[in-house]
Amino acid sequence: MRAFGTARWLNCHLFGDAQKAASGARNFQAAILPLAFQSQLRAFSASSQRCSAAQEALKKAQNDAASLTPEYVAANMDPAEAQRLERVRNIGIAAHIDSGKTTVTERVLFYTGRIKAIHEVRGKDSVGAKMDSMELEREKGITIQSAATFCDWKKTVNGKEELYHVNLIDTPGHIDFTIEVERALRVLDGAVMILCAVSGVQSQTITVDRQMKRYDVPRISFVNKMDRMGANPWKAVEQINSKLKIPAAAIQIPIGAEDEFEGVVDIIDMKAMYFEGPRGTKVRVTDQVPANLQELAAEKRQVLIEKLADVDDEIAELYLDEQEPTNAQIKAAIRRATTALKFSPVMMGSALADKGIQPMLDAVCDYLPNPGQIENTALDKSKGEEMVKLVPYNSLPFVGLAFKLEENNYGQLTYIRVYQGTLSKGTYLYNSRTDKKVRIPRIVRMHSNEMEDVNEVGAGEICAVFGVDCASGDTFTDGGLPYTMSSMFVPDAVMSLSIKPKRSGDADNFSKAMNRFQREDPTFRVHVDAESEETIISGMGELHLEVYVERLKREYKTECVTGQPRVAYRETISRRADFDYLLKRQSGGPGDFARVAGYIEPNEKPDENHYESQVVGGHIPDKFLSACSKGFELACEKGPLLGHHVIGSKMIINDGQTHVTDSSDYAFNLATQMAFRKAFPEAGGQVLEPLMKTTITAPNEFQGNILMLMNKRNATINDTEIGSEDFILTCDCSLNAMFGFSSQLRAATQGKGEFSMEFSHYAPAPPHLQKELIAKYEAELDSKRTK
Ligand SMILES: Nc1nc2c(ncn2[C@@H]2O[C@H](COP(=O)(O)OP(=O)(O)OP(=O)(O)O)[C@@H](O)[C@H]2O)c(=O)[nH]1
Repeated sequence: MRAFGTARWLNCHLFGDAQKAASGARNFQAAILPLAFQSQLRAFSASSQRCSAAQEALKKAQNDAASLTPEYVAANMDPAEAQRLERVRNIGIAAHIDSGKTTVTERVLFYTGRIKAIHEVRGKDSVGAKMDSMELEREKGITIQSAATFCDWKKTVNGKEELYHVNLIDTPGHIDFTIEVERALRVLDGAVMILCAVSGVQSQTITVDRQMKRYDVPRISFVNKMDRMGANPWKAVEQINSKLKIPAAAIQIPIGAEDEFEGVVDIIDMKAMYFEGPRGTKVRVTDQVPANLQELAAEKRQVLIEKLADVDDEIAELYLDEQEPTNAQIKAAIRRATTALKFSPVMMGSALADKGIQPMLDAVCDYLPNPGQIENTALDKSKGEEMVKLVPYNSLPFVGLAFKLEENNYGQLTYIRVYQGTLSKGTYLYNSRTDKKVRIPRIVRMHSNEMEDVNEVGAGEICAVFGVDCASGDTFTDGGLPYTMSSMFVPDAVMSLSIKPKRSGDADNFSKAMNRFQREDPTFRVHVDAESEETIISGMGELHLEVYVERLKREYKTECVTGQPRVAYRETISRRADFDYLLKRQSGGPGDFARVAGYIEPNEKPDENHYESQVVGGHIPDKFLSACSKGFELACEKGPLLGHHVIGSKMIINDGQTHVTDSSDYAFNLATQMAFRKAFPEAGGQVLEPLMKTTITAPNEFQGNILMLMNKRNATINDTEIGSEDFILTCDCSLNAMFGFSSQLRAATQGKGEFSMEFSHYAPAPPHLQKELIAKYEAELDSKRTK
């Protein structure tokens, strides 16, 4: 980063944009340059031998880039930038389905003045929550798309107000929309993990926990629904520790519970908080902790200090010296440990009853990191695999990530997280994947489905731009930096459906919709099957595909017919088999001749295929070897058993033969494909099916029913955990056996059971299923041949 910041400065200087160069250099020097290098630049400015000095300075900057550690940046931070960043938070709200994410967000928007009235999810006023803007979301009462918004929170510190700018993303809880959670977490600096006070850690909580860990997202926890019967925040705190393995401790205790839930006691400052006035807008804070809670407050404060002593050196030292840390020391330790992913402070409340949200917002500002405290890196394409650090300074060259695309009534909207530099309206940016230059005609800040125009957005912020053609996950720079940011994890599709519009007149709308959905959602894929010529859509599960079929109907007035859901099988081999294949065809004119010999065997990496040539003595010239490699790729794309992808295979070609006139790329490509297909059965070719990690939660009385359901499906039960009311069963089950499971679960549990399913791994399908599938595939091929 530093190298190119310098490069830009040098460019400005060399090409005569003196004013820009001067200010760029000033900012840049003040911001991050080591002293030695600053003097080098000063010397350089004075020098008349521009070219050689420029080269030297560039070289030095490049060599120095490694020393740009977060500590260095923090120590040398421009105070104005540091102050600006400290007032910015980019946070996400993630949790199990129905924990109350949308309800919490609605309160956040209300208390920060972004909305004037609160509307409930599935509320009687039929308006629906602000963040569930899609008609389908409001109807089903679930969040499908993540929605971005921003708000300003006035935090009162010692009677003085401090204004924080919070960018917030409400994410869906259902696993089928997991990509929405993934892309939100990729660009956020912190998260609020919401748990239900009755259910504690649930199946989807475990999934979002895994995602937060994947992207190193620090979090605070909020135990919601304290007004519900059976609410018990301590169960949730214990489960965050035991199930999610995150050291966590409450920083509040509840005043009452269930319908007597009144407020919370802040056990750091030892103050009681009551939420009064219309919709709990007035927070009454008092030093009088209710007498019956004083002992519990002191006990839980001690638990908090002990937990912090486990994860924070400063508190550990005080603890060992038997000294009581001050409130400020406790707060500073919570922030350090939370930012370092070693701890999660737990708060509690009831969003529906308008209690506990304001202190949660304070905690977002107090304990979650600002954009300057997170290390973000990019790949420097000019240096191979070298990673460079990005620094969220407005004055540096621009680097941003397009993390989400969305089409609305005004056109194509691209959400961008600005990692470095400033994004200004009317400027040009480069897409580092396509190397195309794009103009940024309009920048907006999103507020669910509404927007506000802005002229400029600073480093560390999130915004959306119009009229930029790109794909989800593209990196944009100001042109000088050959950077690309690592993209997010996109899971493989596990299910597909054939689909076509009912009326041929809808074909146009149908293809428009397919294009849009694909661009917006990397887990939704569309292809046309070469043989059947059917359009196939694939995605993360039944609900995922169902939602798109429904959106086609509602948003594009295109009703569709869909086929049976299909599983994405894979094919693989289990042992080595040698081959020696000769392709020799003579049909009048020039013939085809190619001989390839070698072996296939299982690859060390079971998800990937590998091709290698070990041909010596030029028996197959290089020009034909690349055709062999292509042939292997093609053979893996359409496996010999079912026509599904082959994974985990390795092909080595070590000998062959050519013919002076009849050998060609075509002949070697085809011979390799044929050789692979012929050797496949001998190499123990088999069909793999996706196994799903399935978690089922239901009241204890249904345990027998559920076990029977899962046994019928040949599930491998990994764990059963019996709680006071509910039990949780975790198992691996083939996707094939899970079709229609939701209705059967409903029937078996009187609608009280719920489940979540996530792809786990591929495993050999049972032999009878393999036989059945292969026979069906062959029959299909035969019928096509006879047609
Ligand atoms: N009793 C009670 N109910 C709540 C509370 N918060 C939310 N709910 C209810 O729980 C249900 C789910 O709330 P949502 O806000 O849609 O939950 P969500 O986590 O956004 O749901 P998904 O987006 O579908 O995952 C709604 O019926 C809410 O009214 C609470 O504090 N107490």
